[in-house]
Amino acid sequence: MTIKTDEFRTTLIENLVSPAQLAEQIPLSDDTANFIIQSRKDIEAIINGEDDRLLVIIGPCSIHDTDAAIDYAKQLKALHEHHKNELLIVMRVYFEKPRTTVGWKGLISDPDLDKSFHVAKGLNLARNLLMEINELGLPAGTEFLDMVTGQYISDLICWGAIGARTTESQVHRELASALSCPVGFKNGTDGNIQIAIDAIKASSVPHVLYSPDKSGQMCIYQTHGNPHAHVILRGGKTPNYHPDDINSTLEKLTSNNINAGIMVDCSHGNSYKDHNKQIDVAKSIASQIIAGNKGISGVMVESFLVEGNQKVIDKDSLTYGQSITDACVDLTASQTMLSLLSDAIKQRRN
Ligand SMILES: O=C[C@H](O)[C@H](O)COP(=O)(O)O
Ligand SMILES: C=C(OP(=O)(O)O)C(=O)O
Repeated sequence: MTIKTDEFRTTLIENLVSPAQLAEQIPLSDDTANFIIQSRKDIEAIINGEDDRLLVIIGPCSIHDTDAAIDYAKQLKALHEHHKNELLIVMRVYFEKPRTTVGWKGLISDPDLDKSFHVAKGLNLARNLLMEINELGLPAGTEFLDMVTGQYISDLICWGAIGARTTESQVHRELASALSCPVGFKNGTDGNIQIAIDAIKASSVPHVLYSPDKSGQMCIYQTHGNPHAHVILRGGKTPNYHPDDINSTLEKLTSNNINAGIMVDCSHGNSYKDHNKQIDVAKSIASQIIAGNKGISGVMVESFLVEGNQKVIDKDSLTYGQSITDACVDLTASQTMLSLLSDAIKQRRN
């Protein structure tokens, strides 16, 4: 056989380091491993309703500068400690961006922001950053978008998300059924919540998953099913965080025998992508909690050092600590939001 019929539309760039080789360069200590395992258990207890605190996934829309991310993480760690009796604060550490059409796809794909696609460098930066954040005593959450890169970082992740554009995807549901952390499924970009409920059911049972193992060898895995999946309401064409939306979602979850609280994303469709509107969502969640709602177990906030976002015109003159994807609130606004959510939990307890 000499005539080629495939690989006409690809060019090999380079071989990639294996997940095991990267983990050997950036190893996980037993202390950090124990911290990750305990943080996952704490998150699961909140999602199941055994712990009445609120889970808060907060951080930049995407990581593009690891120095700014660490700077942010150190300041978030102080808030994590301050609110630890009412809130479990997990840093949003997103390395992979799903795009509506095209655009920068995140630090792992293109760490130099210039379409040079130094993926090996991206994976190295991502693993180092996650290690540093965990070592600060701050749990990390991320979106699992790519079917391969998870093997390089999933040991350092305490909570995972499947995004609005992939909740309906069979392979992402299979991936979620294999992940060792709790996973949130977003409703669809059009507002469809049923696909997230279907995804919870699909990911809760075993599947056969094709994936590289840690050595990079392609393997067939039997997954065990993920018992800690939940819905993330992120809005669609219109917001879906108001009491009617929360109550109707809770009814759907109950009728599908799903006993997992709801997470509300203050950003995306719920804020009409206006970062200043995230606080309105947090205020509504706080008043629903004060009114006694126990079905909301988490919130998500897009937050960074500097509010808003910026376009990458010259990668060497970016504003430090400002998002290059969706607009974020700054740390001052974040503190206000965290305080009102924390106060709401205190009031519900009283
Ligand atoms: O959270 C980030 C964005 O909303 C998502 O990646 C889609 O971005 P885009 O519509 O700008 O491509
Ligand atoms: C892409 C994201 O959100 P969504 O999937 O809701 O659009 C995100 O949270 O970064």
